[in-house]
Amino acid sequence: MPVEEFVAGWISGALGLVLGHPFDTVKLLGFFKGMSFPIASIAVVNSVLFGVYSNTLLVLTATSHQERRAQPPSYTHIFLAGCTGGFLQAYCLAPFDLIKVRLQNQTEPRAQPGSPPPRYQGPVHCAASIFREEGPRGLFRGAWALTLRDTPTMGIYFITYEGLCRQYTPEGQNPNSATVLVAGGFAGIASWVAATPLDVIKSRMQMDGLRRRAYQGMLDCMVSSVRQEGLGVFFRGVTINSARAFPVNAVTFLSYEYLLRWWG
Ligand SMILES: CN(C)C(=N)NCCC[C@H](N)C(=O)O
Repeated sequence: MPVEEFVAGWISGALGLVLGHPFDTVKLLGFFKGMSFPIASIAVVNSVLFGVYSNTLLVLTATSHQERRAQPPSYTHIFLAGCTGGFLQAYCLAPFDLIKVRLQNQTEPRAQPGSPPPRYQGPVHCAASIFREEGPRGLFRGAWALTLRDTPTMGIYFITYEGLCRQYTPEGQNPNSATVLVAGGFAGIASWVAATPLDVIKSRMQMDGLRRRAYQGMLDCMVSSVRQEGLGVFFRGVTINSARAFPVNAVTFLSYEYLLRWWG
């Protein structure tokens, strides 16, 4: 199994993350300022996504990454490979994402002198507390919603990227940097717009269980959210997700493509 795509996915995920960090910090208040936890999680998850995507295409089309410009895979194969990558990455992402959401939703902005310490003091403390209080399965709370969010939307992600690259690149050639940047940026936006409704539900499921259980399951969470807040609830955060998605994914694809070209 070729491993370059896993390594390139790791490095490109880390670079994309550096660009996305200001957006994440805005969303994450004071408890999630460091870079080490996001690098350890997002970069590993991106490595699984790109590695599985490319290796699934290898199985489906018997072409390596280098051969795919001359023999482009069909959009059906690209979509299936993207969904496979999305499905597997969702399971690796689930515990990291849960920790991120729990830290992000701690409302105490900064400890005042004399005020009680925050419930979670950092990523490791958060993981250990969830494990202790909610059991090992607690670390996978919301994993179903995450899988439903990521499986089809990663198909959309890679189809958008490939479609735009093919549109603006002469047949058989590699796309130039500007094309990769624009195609990567729009791939990020398209996938996040499609992912936002389930992203909202996933985050609510992940917060459920912290104090009392509010939802009986994913469907119940969707129905009560729409009843209480209207259909607009499914688009909460879509603007900031898209604003973050363009630069993050432009840089992710640019570094991924160029690393693989350098390695031959
Ligand atoms: C949930 N969706 C839609 C995605 N994860 N889309 C792909 C973008 C991945 C990139 N690391 C990012 O965080 O934007």
